[in-house]
Amino acid sequence: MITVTGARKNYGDFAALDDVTLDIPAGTLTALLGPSGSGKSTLLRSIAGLERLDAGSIVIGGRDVTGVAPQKRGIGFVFQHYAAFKHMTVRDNVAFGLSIRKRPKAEIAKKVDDLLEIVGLDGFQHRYPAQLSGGQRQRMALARALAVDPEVLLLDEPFGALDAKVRADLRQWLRRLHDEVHVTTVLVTHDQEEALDVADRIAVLNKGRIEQVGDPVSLYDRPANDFVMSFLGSVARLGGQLVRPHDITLERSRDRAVAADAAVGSPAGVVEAVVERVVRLGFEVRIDLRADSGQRFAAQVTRGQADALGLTEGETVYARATQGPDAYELEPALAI
Ligand SMILES: Nc1ncnc2c1ncn2[C@@H]1O[C@H](COP(=O)(O)OP(=O)(O)OP(=O)(O)O)[C@@H](O)[C@H]1O
Repeated sequence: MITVTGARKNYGDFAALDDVTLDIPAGTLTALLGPSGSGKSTLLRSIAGLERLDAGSIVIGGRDVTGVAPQKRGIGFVFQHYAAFKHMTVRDNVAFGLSIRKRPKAEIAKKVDDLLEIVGLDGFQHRYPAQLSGGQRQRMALARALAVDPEVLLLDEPFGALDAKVRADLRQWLRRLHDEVHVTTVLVTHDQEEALDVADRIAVLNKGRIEQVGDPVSLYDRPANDFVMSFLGSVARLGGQLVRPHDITLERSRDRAVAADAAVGSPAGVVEAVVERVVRLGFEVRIDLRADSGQRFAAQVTRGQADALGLTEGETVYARATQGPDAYELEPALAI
């Protein structure tokens, strides 16, 4: 368990962390998610001891480490750009932390072999970092961070510099690795899909503060406010309410739409709109619409639904939100 309490970090007048309190349960993979500049890296680096807090405390596994040096906190750290020792082989890079701790040679050899197998780099032990792909280098970095049996693994956008396909593969791989190793892991990412895909828990940061903490499903289905809702997926504004594009139902008949809406009791009501574009995205179809108020929004339907509706550009449709008014539990003040 990592407990951050009342953490503050200022750079001049600017509060990079503004009274952050967060529990990270032992054994979880927790993502710190937020836009650029929201304080994710500052929070991670503070947990690592690479930044000194102006106020607040950090407890790891019951031990207050607020004033403890990074190398004595029992953490492993992986950065976006891994600083490998270029003149050392993969094996020596992974063994580094154990060698400086003067572990017996046989123990090091066994541990390094095991780790290279776990990260899928067995057979690569005699290569040099320059002879690895970006994804392989990050996996080597993870093996190196895990070598010293850290209590906590801290990952700062570890796949950020890689292309989308490799990122997605490594994400799956990290999830499997975590299921095997169970080390408490904190992952910084600005990519909501990555967080939803890989994490057990997500803490959403905005302007140095935590907006909401929870598991991916509850954050997506019950965001605490419109920042979280907008950050965790696409949203549309329908009759003054924020809704997910796939929660919008379209009808050709106004009467049918009004009757169905009355049954749900939604205050968003029925919005008359003109179809501007129908975009086929494989299985899903996005329908770009313009409401009679002039507001533009998109609805997302399946191909089957789109075919049944048979909409073409310029047609008038009637849109309503299928989720009831409380579906997203928005703060009343935010449901403008
Ligand atoms: N050493 C520093 N000196 C001054 N300001 C800093 C320093 N480090 C970070 N900041 C500022 O603190 C804020 C938070 O930075 P941080 O790196 O934690 O954000 P982040 O959420 O990780 O963003 P990104 O995804 O862009 O890395 C930013 O506005 C940044 O400019």
